[in-house]
Amino acid sequence: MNKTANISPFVNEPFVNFGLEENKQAMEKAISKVKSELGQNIPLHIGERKVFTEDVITSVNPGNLDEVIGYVSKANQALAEEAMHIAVNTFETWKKVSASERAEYLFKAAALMRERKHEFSALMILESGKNYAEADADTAEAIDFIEFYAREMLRLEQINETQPLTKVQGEDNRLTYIPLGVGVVIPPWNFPLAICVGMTTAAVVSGNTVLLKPASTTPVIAHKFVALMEEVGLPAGVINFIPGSGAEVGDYLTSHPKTRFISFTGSKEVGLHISKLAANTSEGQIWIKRLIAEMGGKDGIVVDETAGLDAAAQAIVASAFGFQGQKCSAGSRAIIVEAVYDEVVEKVKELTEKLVVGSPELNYPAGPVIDKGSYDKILGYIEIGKAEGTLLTGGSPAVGNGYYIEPTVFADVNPDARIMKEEIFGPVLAICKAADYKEAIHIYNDTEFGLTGSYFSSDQKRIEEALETMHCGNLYINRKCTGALVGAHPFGGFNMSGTDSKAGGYDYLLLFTQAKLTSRKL
Ligand SMILES: NC(=O)c1ccc[n+]([C@@H]2O[C@H](COP(=O)([O-])OP(=O)(O)OC[C@H]3O[C@@H](n4cnc5c(N)ncnc54)[C@H](O)[C@@H]3O)[C@@H](O)[C@H]2O)c1
Ligand SMILES: N[C@@H](CCC=O)C(=O)O
Repeated sequence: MNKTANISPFVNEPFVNFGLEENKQAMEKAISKVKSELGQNIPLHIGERKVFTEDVITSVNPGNLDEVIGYVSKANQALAEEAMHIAVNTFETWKKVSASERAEYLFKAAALMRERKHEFSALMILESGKNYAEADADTAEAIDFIEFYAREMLRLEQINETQPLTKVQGEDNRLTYIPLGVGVVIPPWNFPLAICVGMTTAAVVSGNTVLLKPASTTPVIAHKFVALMEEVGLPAGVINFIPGSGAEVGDYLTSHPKTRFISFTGSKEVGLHISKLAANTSEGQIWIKRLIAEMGGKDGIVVDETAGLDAAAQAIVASAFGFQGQKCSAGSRAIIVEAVYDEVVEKVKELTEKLVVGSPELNYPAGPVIDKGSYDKILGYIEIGKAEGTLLTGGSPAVGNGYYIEPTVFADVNPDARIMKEEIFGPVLAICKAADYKEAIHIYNDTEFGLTGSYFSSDQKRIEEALETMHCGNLYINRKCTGALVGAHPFGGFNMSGTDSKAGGYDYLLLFTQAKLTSRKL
């Protein structure tokens, strides 16, 4: 039977146009509603148990440090162990639930999230400092991931039934993708809904149970998603919500013998640390842990002299400063050929200076960075940049009761400079001059990362060359290097950017399964 017959084809959730007054007002209303509910105590979810702990994570609005978003209970190792026990037991029943039933929970969740999309976005505006469009894009991507992975599970189920194997007379041979077991899901804070939702739903719809350890700066929005899954009736114990310290709970779970897989998205440093822990075997462990690790980037845009220079400058600014440069895909480097260098640099400076810094709640284009640690680190890099390039604009903290920093552009930066090599993860752009397009591509490739890149040109031959030689997981031509769409631009990077898992792509669910061959003598 074709189980996908009644399901409409996947389409991306449209973005909301906040240029329309009614949409702007709808978001303002959602922000007011969410604000009236802030400051609650949020429990761990361990199976059916809601556990409130004395030790809590206090989530604070990075754009208004006087506003507490919520007090989130914090797991210790004993609670993490209890959650592991529940997840192991629940796996025994969840793995037997049919793929279509598992997908049905996701379809319900997507519908409910769509109904309440402004509420989800409003919470992100307050908890992570996104402006309206960035928060809306995050919610849209979360809905996309849920819809996409639900359909993908149904497709995988069909593949299970129809996998083409070489025919052998007298044998019935089948290859079936079955779930792995208990997974530890560790998302970052910068797409606090979309990435958390995507990683979790992919694991769960594939038949696994999970321990979700959200990022400590954005646990309230993660909990809103967990509560939604509970509301649609997902059985208790399938998603266990266990916020906690990376060093304590994170290390404990990634080293745990019952952990079958780890799905991590975050920095290179933490990713490599987890990779080491996951490679060790603990007493009683009977498998090699599977690790899916999506990590940082030092992404860049190359512009040659045949490019549309206005479009290139707009893309450079959008890629560098969208969500204050706090995207793994952020175009924190621009490499421009000499012939058009001055012109593009001037345009980039002008556009950057139009980005007014202010409260995300009031929808300013440039908001705060996530926390004090990031704020100090970024300002540190700005000081390094002052010695490594020409400060064109920005370069200082910005006014406001939060972690506000001016969008900052450095020109004439040497390819070997630290601000051309290291991920800053903030509103800092380094611009470098190249003699010609070949040298520009060479500079682009001279990095340990390999996540996103763009090439701006109108020369078809050079575009072909760039498509072949620019080494990254997501390469774009004549457009910005951020904003991958689920289904259209499967996302993941090369080298130190991670395991190239291609989230939102047609291979992704295979990472959460193992293939079992059965051969029956007829
Ligand atoms: N490649 C991608 O798809 C992608 C997407 C988004 C973000 N990122 C990267 O994520 C980084 C920003 O996110 P971040 O600051 O949350 O990253 P991070 O590495 O500091 O944290 C990521 C997650 O790991 C957890 N963690 C920290 N120490 C841990 C430990 N010892 N054991 C287990 N978990 C631990 C954190 O609590 C968080 O949930 C940037 O480097 C960015 O490029 C990559
Ligand atoms: N997928 C997002 C980036 C995710 C990481 O931060 C993009 O394409 O801009």
